[in-house]
Amino acid sequence: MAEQLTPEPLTPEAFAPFGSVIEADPAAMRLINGGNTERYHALAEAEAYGEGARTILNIFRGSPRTFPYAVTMMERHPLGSQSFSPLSGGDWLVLVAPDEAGRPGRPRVFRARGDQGVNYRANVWHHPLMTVGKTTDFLVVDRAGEGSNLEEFFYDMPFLIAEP
Ligand SMILES: NC(=O)N[C@@H](O)C(=O)O
Ligand code: NI
Repeated sequence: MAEQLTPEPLTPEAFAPFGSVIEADPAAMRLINGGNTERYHALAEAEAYGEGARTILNIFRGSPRTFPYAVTMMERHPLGSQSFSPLSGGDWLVLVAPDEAGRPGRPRVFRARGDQGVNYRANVWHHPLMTVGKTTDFLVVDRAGEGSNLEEFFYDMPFLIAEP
């Protein structure tokens, strides 16, 4: 019987071991443009390592996952961070796992709101994009350059997310 995973709310504190939450945090706000604009400053930092490394901006158009969903694998990017910020609203799921001697441990599932993004620090185990309910566009900031920036791990036994 696959072990069940239960989504928990995404908060900066809970997500801290894995990276940053990208949201309009009042503590990060400063007024700019003569008071016309609220700047939520330095919510996360992009990392790009290795030969020819550069930070790029992409759009990922994620189709909704179906549930119950079996989590069979996790991945990580050793040479750079990767951020996801929804462009068209809607809740979505963020799956991460601690590193345990070079393999991912038990995944944690966070339910993110449509006004929340995340930045996975380099080499943090996560599941590929998990969109919920409708096809959603995400702004993705990650690393391009030489070398392999994708490591995948497949669990012996899947974990199950009954519903998002
Ligand atoms: N492969 C790719 O660019 N996407 C994954 O890294 C992901 O985290 O969705
Ligand atoms: Ni990724």
